[in-house]
Amino acid sequence: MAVAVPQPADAQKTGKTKAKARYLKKKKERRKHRKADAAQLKQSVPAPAPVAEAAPDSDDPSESSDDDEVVPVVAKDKEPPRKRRKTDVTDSEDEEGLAISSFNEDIALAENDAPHARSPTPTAAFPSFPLPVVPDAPSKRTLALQGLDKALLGAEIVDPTRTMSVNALDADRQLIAGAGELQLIGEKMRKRLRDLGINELFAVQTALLPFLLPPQRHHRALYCPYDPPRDVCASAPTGSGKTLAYVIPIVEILSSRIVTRLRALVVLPTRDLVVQVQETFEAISKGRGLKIGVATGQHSFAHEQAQFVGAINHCKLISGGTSKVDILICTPGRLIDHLTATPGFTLQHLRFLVIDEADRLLAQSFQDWLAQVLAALRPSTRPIDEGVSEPSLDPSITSPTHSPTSTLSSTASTLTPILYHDAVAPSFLPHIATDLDDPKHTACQKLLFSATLTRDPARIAALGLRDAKYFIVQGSGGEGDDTAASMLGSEEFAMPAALKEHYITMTSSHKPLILFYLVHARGVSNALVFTKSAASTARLVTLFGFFEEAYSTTTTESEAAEPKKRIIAQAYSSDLAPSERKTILEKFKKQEIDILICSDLVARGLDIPHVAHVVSYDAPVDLRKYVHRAGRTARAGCAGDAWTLVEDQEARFFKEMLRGAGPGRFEQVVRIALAKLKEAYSRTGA
Ligand SMILES: Nc1ncnc2c1ncn2[C@@H]1O[C@H](COP(=O)(O)OP(=O)(O)OP(=O)(O)O)[C@@H](O)[C@H]1O
Repeated sequence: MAVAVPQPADAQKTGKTKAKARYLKKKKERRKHRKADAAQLKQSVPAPAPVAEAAPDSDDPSESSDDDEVVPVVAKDKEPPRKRRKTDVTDSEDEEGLAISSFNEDIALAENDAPHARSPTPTAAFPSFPLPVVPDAPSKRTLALQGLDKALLGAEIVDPTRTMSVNALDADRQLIAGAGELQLIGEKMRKRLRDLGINELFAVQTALLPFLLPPQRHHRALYCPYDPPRDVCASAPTGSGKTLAYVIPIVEILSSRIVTRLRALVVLPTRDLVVQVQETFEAISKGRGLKIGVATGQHSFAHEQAQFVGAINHCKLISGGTSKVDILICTPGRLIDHLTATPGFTLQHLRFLVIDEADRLLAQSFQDWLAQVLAALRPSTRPIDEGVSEPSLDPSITSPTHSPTSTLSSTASTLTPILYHDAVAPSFLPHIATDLDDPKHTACQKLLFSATLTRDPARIAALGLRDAKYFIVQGSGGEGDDTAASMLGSEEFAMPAALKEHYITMTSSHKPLILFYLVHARGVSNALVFTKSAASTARLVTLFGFFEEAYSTTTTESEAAEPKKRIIAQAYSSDLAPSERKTILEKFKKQEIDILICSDLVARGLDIPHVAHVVSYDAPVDLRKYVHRAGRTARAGCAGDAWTLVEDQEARFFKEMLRGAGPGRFEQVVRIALAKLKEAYSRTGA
């Protein structure tokens, strides 16, 4: 039987010694290599500094024990051991040689760079730092893009000359037929546009329609809680057709609806604009069965409720709200009134929220209207078992943030709600929360429009836009990225291409004369004349009446044969009752009135095609106001003239303002012969 004999202690020792011998041999070889490297380096570097070398605890390899750390040894020069150790700590054994030689190179370079600046203490261990340099000035592009909203940086710049023929849209039928996809706009819409004399889509429409009307059927759905559409901000010059850019897609998408619910809400700053946009919707949606309502406060509250909500007692019981209109056009004030006090009025089914003249509306804090509307759009995130009992499906009841509903909640709690499950928008349905839930979103797509859309990130953030896409219709005015970037960064606004702009400087007392000069010598008629207030409007109309009286009865011999046509001017301001304003506007549209002297009430959005001249009798105080006033003419590609009367003391400010508006487009009218007009003016006794 074999017995395991224990190995003698000597044999164990021998085995260990062999390994140690191998190890020491290798160590010697490494040391040789290092010495050879160091020698080479000495030859290649002219005046090497005393190099920090290893100072191992023991030089002699034979003294190292089995547990010895392998300490790199390069040379035996005097060097503070601490520094050496510090360097060594980071060097792996295999890379020692390389690490040290590159370190030496650093030292050598540093010494070469500054041979005279050597300090008495050894500096060799410190790396050299680059000398401070003046950085290049940031590019124009970098500066322009500072602090801009991320979405704005990805804006699509649309060439104002880009158009799309309505007839050419017939052709896209073949392209997508059979793929389950839809044409950009259907046959009915194309026919309607042609009937209205619209044969070509303008730049803003050409850019927006494909975005708002994607060919895939599911992207045009009325509800898309898991794949909601992106929001849109569009900035395009006045009179460039922004209204149709949202009216056409809304009508196209809503035409597929079966049940009438409030699916599009258009918010505008004034009643006049509400009426104008209502007319556009009615013209475009003719024959589609869509119901359009307005809420401006022109009619009684009860009348409006009956018009677009229906019988109040019934709708109190419907959890998803009720609506007699598909599209509601309103002013923000009246919208908030209905949100807070009309039972059954809900925004949960909204597919579109349009904020036209967005920069003006965003600046209005009236009843905090925007926050209230956004809260009403937000589905409740609370699961069904939290807080509210199941029957109460009305979001107004489930959502604590939805203040409009306090009236309804209290009423509803005393009634037994009828559960119309189909009446609740999918994202508003109460649910049993699970970990697998995908968040549900409202399908509402926000569309913002203005000729002077704000680029202020704070204002934009307040809207809580969803992955917004920007469209800016503006000629870049030059080649290259820098121009486009600086255009994005600056608040420069595009003007209609066919607009001619003039300004005249004068003393304040000459202003009425200059206006008469423009009317009688420069043929300014079919004109809007803007003053700074309703009171100035009334004064100027009276003065103009006196002057016309005197002027039309004055005849020189040459003029006797042909009596002068008397120019009719009328005031249009907030001092007038809505019905009076409507009548005056109608007369102006029929050209029974030549000049409308108005306050800034009609400076925005008003579309009267025959306006050929705009006169800023009182110079506008900011560029936005100027852009909107001037934009009442030269609309839809027609020609037009904008005149600004600038008092001497305002001239500097006005010119500076124009400089901010981009490259000079203005013509300054300098020589005006006022003698004849002065004479007539003196006869008015004014
Ligand atoms: N494709 C088109 N073809 C012909 N006319 C058009 C087209 N699109 C719009 N228009 C007409 O152009 C005029 C100006 O349109 P719209 O009022 O929408 O301009 P806007 O961009 O909203 O101007 P603003 O900024 O002043 O409100 C309207 O009379 C409109 O009917």
